[in-house]
Amino acid sequence: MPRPALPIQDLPAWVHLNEVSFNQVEVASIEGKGYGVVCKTDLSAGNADSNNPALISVPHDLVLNSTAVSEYAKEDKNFRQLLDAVGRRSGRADVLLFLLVQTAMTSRSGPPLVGVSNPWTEYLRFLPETVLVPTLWTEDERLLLQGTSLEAAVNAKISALDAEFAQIVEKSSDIACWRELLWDGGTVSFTDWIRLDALYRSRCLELPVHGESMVPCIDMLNHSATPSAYYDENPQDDVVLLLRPGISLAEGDEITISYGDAKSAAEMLFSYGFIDPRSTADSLVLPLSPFPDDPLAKAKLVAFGQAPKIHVARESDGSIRWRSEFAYLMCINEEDGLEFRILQQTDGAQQLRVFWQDEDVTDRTAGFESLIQTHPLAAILRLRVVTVIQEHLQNQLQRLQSSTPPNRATPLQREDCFRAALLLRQIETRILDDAIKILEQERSTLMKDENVVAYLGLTEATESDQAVEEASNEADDFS
Ligand SMILES: C[S@@+](CC[C@H](N)C(=O)[O-])C[C@H]1O[C@@H](n2cnc3c(N)ncnc32)[C@H](O)[C@@H]1O
Repeated sequence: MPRPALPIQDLPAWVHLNEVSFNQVEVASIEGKGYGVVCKTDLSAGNADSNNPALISVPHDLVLNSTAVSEYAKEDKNFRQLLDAVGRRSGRADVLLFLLVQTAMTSRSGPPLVGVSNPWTEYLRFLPETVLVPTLWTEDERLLLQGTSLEAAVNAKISALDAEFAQIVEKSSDIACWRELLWDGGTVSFTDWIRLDALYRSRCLELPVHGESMVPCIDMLNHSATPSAYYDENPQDDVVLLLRPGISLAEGDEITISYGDAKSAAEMLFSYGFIDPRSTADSLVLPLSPFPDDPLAKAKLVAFGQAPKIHVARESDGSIRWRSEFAYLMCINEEDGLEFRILQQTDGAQQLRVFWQDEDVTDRTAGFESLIQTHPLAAILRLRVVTVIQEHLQNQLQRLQSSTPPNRATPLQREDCFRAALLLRQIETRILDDAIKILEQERSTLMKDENVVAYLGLTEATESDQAVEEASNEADDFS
């Protein structure tokens, strides 16, 4: 449901009312980035952190995280009832539930039927109506992600958000006052939930003391690969924005922070809706599944205990590294010395244990790369893993290349989404190409390993013996 947004010109009044301090800086429109923070005068920082006054200081009681949501719940018994029924599963989900209630409160005209107004009720109305993260892209725009590592990730996220929202609708509908505020008359919808998730992901900060939190006003700072400022918590737990030592800025210059330089292009696009190639790690993460015909597939997945993945990254010296802990477990079998046993515990419960060469390695299922080193067929096992990873990356590259979009965005695709997807596709194509090459080199080297040669020779001999035997059996049958 459309709800009135507040013009950014009203932010100084909110800032004043809530005792946030802005020192020689202001929020302004920044071309291509929405709002940002700019200098109202020339600024320069000394060389030591401690000498630099805070450009923005936000009182700690405005910081929004799961602890703050619990505090709000103490003051509002209706919200406490809702949080007890629906929330307390994760910090993120509690903050989103709190923001959903603020959204519903501002969607109705007149005083809220339920819910207590607080600084966030109004601050939320300064935030953008949309963010360019792919969970908020249209179906036509999401087609641009076909073949990239984000294709499956975005679909999975939308399904997870759908399940979260369905649960909120179901559980809160049992509470009359919340049913009336949230659902009667369609005050909020799934689109609001996706938007709040996007706002949370793109605006939450990792505070040094209080961890993952949303901080009003500090969340107006844009990212740069060469940031001029950083945030911190002072001894009073207030969040402060400080110029980096030695930085000089002129009046009107934008002040920026870093959103991190270890995130891949896919992660940047997923979390913030843009890619800055100067500050992204050249890396890629893909999901991996066990062989569909592996009778031990389910046991392997349970024993591994995490979602199996392939990580590929370019190191600072340009070399490509890959790792996939599950690929080793995926490529070994009973005849190699892998065994699953169900142990009965004293309390009657059953436990799945994993044995490798008769040793219990249940706690080391992510460590098979080193566990196989002492196996007489170590080179063969590594060859299997390298082959699986190479095939997987080749399939991914093929999907990426076979779904290349036309040269320009269609009328149903926003230009920014088109450009971001194209950049992601270029980055991922390059890294997949390079990774496939180094896997091929390793495969060729392994194929020359004397143990591999002997093993493959033996396998071929056995197979041709079997073929001769089968042929003679067939001949027997014919006769
Ligand atoms: C924490 S908010 C920053 C304030 C935001 N620009 C606004 O208008 O409210 C993060 C969002 O700002 C935008 N943004 C930040 N840095 C950017 C950059 N370097 N290039 C493009 N967009 C950027 C992205 O939309 C991102 O999701």
